[in-house]
Amino acid sequence: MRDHFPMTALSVNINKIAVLRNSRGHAEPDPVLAARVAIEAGAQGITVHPRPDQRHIRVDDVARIGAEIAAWHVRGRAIEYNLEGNPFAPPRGDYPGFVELVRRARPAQATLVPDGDAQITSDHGFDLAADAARLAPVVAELKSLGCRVSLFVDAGTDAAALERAAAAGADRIEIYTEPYARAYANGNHARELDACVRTAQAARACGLGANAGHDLSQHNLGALKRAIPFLAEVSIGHALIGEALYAGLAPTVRAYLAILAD
Ligand SMILES: CC(=O)[C@@H](O)[C@H](O)COP(=O)(O)O
Ligand SMILES: NCC(=O)COP(=O)(O)O
Repeated sequence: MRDHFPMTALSVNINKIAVLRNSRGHAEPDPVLAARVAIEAGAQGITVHPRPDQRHIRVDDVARIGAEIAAWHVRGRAIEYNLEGNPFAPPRGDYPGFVELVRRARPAQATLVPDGDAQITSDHGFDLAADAARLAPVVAELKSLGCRVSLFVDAGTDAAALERAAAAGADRIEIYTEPYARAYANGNHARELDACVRTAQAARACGLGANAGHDLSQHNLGALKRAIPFLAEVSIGHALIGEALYAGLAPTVRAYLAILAD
């Protein structure tokens, strides 16, 4: 008989709504309204990745989205706020640093990503052999703020490295799924999917929860979910928002939820 796991949570990343808004210098489309529509459609979480250059999600967005999510808590919906960022990136302008943003917003989860502003997007996970020691105090501070802490790692990250993540105090890892998504699009994803599965299984063996994200879509999500039925959360933005331009945000969110419920 197949093991039964809690349904994998869908956390909608709304960075790209802010990209569109910022392109005209107005207030529309508003990421807060996008978050509301996604939640109304059934999304269990909202993810944002405020970067020091504030190319999309801005410091004030973080607070406004947090207030929107808090309002859902009052109405009985335990929506999770997932804040992503590089805790080692220095403050810049009114960007106060990732830990300070977390201190202000008090999200359910902080996902630490080793990004730099020279990157067009996140493109790698932590080198836990090199980074675990300096991550430990940051993880402790974030947990003292009431956050679950997840570390962004490459698929294929092995048990020894994941033990370091657990020793650093992390609660979960998030598997970087771009290589899997790219291989899926090329019609030959077995090796990359296996790397995701092995890392998720090794994380579970270390007592870490397993999230996944980056370039997941309606095309490639089902195979990942079937291969890793115990995934705690997938955070999906770029493809989902792009698909929503054609099909609408609420129907698109519902389509992802149907894949995860299958
Ligand atoms: C960490 C990750 O893989 C994504 O959440 C990333 O935040 C996407 O960032 P952009 O939306 O800036 O491409
Ligand atoms: N952590 C992944 C995320 O939040 C969204 O990534 P993407 O779907 O925009 O590539």
